[in-house]
Amino acid sequence: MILTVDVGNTRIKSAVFENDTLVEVMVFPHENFFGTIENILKKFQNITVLAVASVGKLDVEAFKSFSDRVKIHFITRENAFPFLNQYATPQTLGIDRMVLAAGAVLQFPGQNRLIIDAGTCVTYDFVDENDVYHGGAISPGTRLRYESMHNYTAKLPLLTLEDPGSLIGNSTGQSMHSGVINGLAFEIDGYIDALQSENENFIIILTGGDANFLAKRLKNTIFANSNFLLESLNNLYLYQNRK
Ligand SMILES: Nc1ncnc2c1ncn2[C@@H]1O[C@H](COP(=O)(O)OP(=O)(O)O)[C@@H](O)[C@H]1O
Ligand SMILES: CC(C)(COP(=O)(O)O)[C@@H](O)C(=O)NCCC(=O)O
Ligand SMILES: [K+]
Repeated sequence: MILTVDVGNTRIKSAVFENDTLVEVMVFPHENFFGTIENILKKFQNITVLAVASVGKLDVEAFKSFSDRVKIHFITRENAFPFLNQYATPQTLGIDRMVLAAGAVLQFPGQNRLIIDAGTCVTYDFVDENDVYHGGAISPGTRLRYESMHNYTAKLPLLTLEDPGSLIGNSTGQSMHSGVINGLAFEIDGYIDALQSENENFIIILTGGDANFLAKRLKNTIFANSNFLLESLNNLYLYQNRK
């Protein structure tokens, strides 16, 4: 069994895989990540590998204490990836975006792919049918939008994600919810439409903590898969360790 761990800027997501099959998903905060991983290893005694991707919040040292029990596979830029990287600054490309691009290539061969990850930030990544990675876009995620409006104004309250109800917010709260949620939904739909007018067909993968919430509010029909990064980590581990 493989334990995949995705260390995001907001939360840690992890999943246990038996070959291609996802057995269990666990989401937890950065605090006490150590004890949580230990508990997972206790619960699933057959885990032999820990495959880790981090946006930079934790480094490999943090995982070394588990190395007497399991093999640690830390994803780094120096690993083999199943795409040609044409980002102008490959050394600064997020590891999470590289894992998503790899997962899209491995799960959807021979197609143009757009991966949208609505997490702390919203990332857009485009990999073409020849498996060339081009880059995409980075914008603030829902929580960052709510927090920055509160932090940089005198009057706006700190709100958390809530259905805006309608386009026309009739109160401060409803106006903010409409701005954040409808604003991001329009951004995603607009990005997809603009890319579609420049490119041939491409498949769209929507993932991240806000994927399910946003999918229902998009004009484009997209199936959300909130486990796509974890599945990609599993597939990338298998790819990097193929015989
Ligand atoms: N229990 C939760 N704790 C924090 N964020 C959550 C939770 N449930 C859903 N979310 C949403 O998920 C987003 C963070 O997504 P996530 O994919 O976990 O981010 P990251 O990969 O950057 O850590 C936040 O913007 C928030 O709206
Ligand atoms: C853009 C990100 C902050 C997204 O992180 P996340 O929202 O998934 O936690 C991360 O991919 C990152 O730090 N990227 C480095 C810059 C780049 O990809 O060009
Ligand atoms: K993201």
